[in-house]
Amino acid sequence: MAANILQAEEVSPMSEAASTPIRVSTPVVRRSASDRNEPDLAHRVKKVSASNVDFFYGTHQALHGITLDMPENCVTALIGPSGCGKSTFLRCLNRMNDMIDETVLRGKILLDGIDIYQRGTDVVELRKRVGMVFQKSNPFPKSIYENVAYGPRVAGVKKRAVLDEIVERCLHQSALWDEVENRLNDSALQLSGGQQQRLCIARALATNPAVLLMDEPASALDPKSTAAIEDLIFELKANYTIVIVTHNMQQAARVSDQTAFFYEGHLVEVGPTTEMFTKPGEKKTEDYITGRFG
Ligand SMILES: Nc1ncnc2c1ncn2[C@@H]1O[C@H](COP(=O)(O)OP(=O)(O)OP(=O)(O)O)[C@@H](O)[C@H]1O
Repeated sequence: MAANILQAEEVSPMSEAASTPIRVSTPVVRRSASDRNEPDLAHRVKKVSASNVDFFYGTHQALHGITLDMPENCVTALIGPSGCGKSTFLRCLNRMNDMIDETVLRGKILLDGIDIYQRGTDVVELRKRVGMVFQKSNPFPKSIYENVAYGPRVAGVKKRAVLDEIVERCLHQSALWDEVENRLNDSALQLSGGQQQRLCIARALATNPAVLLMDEPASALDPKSTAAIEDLIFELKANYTIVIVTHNMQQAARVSDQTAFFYEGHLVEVGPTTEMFTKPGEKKTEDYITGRFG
């Protein structure tokens, strides 16, 4: 059966198939973009490159030999069932997992060709270049203005005119300016959930990142706010490289250029999104995107 999530209704997990152990086949299926009308991802600059990444929480190995290039100015979607390692992998990309005790990463992750795990890496600087937006919006209990100005202030920007410019630019970029320009001093906590999430995106943009990591950024939002976030992701990729974790197959199909399917800590398949959702190379990918298991 040909998988076609682009037209499919929202998929639902099928518990019968989920109970069947599924073996992960190797090697990872890698697809050539030359025979289809997709951006030629293979020839884009590799903004972020993971090679042979293993990751351990104590003795538990959560990632097994992940090798994945994330092309510049593209959206890479990470999909797969709960617990397959999507968020773990995402957090490896800006060393957020360093904050968890007894974790070990093996392998390499390059940002602009430089190993972010090499000795001497300034992790604070890294996280400015690789910003993160979480599933649940987490604005600071401060004004809308101060939420966006926070990063630049910590980085030493003091001049009000410079901060004003950054705040306005980032709120424009996150498509929130028109809704908040007259209430910049109101508490961020007075915003709706969708507005708070766009504010968190503005806050991430304020440190001038090159890469934006998004961990299910719309999963707590209503359809209208979700659509606003998806439109925003489309706009932002002109200037940023985006990696997004999503459980929503239609969202992955709508917003991403490249999709990577994870299963039990392995990367099963990666390819241009249209191809992955219409002609996946692996049965397991097809089973997942058509909802045979969740
Ligand atoms: N802080 C942690 N300490 C120990 N184990 C963890 C931790 N975070 C995640 N894990 C384990 O690592 C594995 C991968 O988890 P991860 O959260 O990356 O999966 P996921 O694909 O993002 O799942 P979900 O879609 O449910 O968010 C799981 O077995 C999980 O239990």
